[in-house]
Amino acid sequence: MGVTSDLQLLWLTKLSTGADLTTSIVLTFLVGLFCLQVLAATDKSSGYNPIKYVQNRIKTWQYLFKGQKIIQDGYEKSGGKPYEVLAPDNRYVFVSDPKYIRELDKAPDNVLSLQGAAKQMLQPMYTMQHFNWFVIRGTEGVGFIRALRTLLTNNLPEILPDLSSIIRSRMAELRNSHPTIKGEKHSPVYPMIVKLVVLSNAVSFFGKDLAKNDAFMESALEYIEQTLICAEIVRLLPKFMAPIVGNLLGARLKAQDVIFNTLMPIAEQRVIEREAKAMGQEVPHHPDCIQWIMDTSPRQNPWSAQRVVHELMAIWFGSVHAVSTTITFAIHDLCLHPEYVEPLRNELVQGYAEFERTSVGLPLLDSFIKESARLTPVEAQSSRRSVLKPFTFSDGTKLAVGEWACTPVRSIMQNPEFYPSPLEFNGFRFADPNILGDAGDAFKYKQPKPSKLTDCDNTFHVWGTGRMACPGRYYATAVMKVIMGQVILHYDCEMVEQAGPRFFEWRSTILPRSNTMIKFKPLHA
Ligand code: HEM
Repeated sequence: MGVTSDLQLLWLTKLSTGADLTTSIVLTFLVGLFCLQVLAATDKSSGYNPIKYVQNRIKTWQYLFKGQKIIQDGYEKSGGKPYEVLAPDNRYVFVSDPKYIRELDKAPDNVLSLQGAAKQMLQPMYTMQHFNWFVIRGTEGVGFIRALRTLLTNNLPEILPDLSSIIRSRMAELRNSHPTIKGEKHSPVYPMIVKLVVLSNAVSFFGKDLAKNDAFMESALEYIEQTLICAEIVRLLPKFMAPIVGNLLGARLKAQDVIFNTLMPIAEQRVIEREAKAMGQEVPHHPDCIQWIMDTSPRQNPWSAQRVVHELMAIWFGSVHAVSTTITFAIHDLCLHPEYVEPLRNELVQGYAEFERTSVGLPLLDSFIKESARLTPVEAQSSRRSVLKPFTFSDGTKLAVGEWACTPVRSIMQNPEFYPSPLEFNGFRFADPNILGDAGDAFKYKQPKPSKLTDCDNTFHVWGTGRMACPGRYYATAVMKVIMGQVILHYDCEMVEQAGPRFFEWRSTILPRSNTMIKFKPLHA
């Protein structure tokens, strides 16, 4: 379910590349979906006014294109009270005051549901081999939290040294494959980073052997895009059409078949080993996610191979998308603020080996990535909970079944009350000023107290909220440091068009443009 949270539209990435034909197709398609929604309106009761209805629908469809602004405007007007935002497919109630955030976090799992929101965003019935997950948290255990939060995190020191060299050489290969213009390589940074994150996750979750399986790796990459396209189409369809079109589309998404069919025999073998172990036999040790998910499934009712693979597919989705977008924006920021390169490189030269051994450290890089995520968060909406039973906040704001409660993460993180000079990029604002020593004079660090990228509190919701905060954040942070570390240690970076548009908006999401080019100039020829 992962980063579910962040449901973005890679299909519209195509738009961001400015492909005219794709633009027309997508727009025609959206107009078609809009008309379908209008035609499917069944409320023809006495007060039904078709003109008013169309006007209201147009208003809600604006959310698709101006979601960020609509959320921000609502935040500014709300005075800290819950406020509503209408999207074509749902009503969202945003809460920003810690009091209401606590109410959201404390609501019983059968009333407000993260899994329910994730299900609506990802439509796993069509995108994940008919995975029809339970919306009530814990119905099948929450072992995956320990698998990711503890076991994957604890294994980081085992994999980081290998990961660093794998990323270093793959990045050099990718860069070499990019076009040379006036003697310099121009690299499309976002697609390149997605490839590196897919590789990192494949190595970390499934081991080096599977990462060498070309068909699997290709599908693991395509799967993200295909899931988003399919899920978004299904979300925008009138409800009665969703199963028909969803099943038709799902049948055409070949990436999910390849992933499922590759992981299934491995999971089946692990089930055999689990049974052998239960009978006291010696079985091989597998330090990977397949095993951890299996080992942390409920003891009374251990998961089948298929259930394990379904869970892995959901985690896979969550683990690639937000990590690659966050790194891409951090690299953009490195190009836009080159004064940070020297102190970051110095820190890496001195501290990278220790980071590989321990998976923690590099506080300046930590702060730099956090600042980038604060100013360009992939999502403006966080901590989503779908309403399973009618819910009322203490101020009287009501939510009906199916609607969502959530937080305006971007608005909170750019509020001057919590972040001095909130719109200014201040890469070391979260670092302990003592670390910078004399060099600190060149940078303004302004947060009242230092904090880490993995910290979650009421002013930093990138990882969500309270008891359901992202369990993959320690792993995600380590991978971001590996990729950023390899970039800074081995290249100078320059954006080809510093002033060009860098991202594309859809709903509450921003996506880096695929055609933003960066010159990665090797430091050591
Ligand atoms: C920059 C990267 C990431 C971001 C921004 C992110 C963000 C989030 C957010 C906002 C949530 C929802 C929390 C809530 O609603 O309170 C979440 C949940 C989750 N994330 Fe992440 N995530 C990231 C990376 C990862 C990775 C790499 C993994 C897996 C290794 C992962 C696995 C999960 C899982 C399994 C959940 C569901 C937790 C639950 O049900 O309790 N995430 N994440």
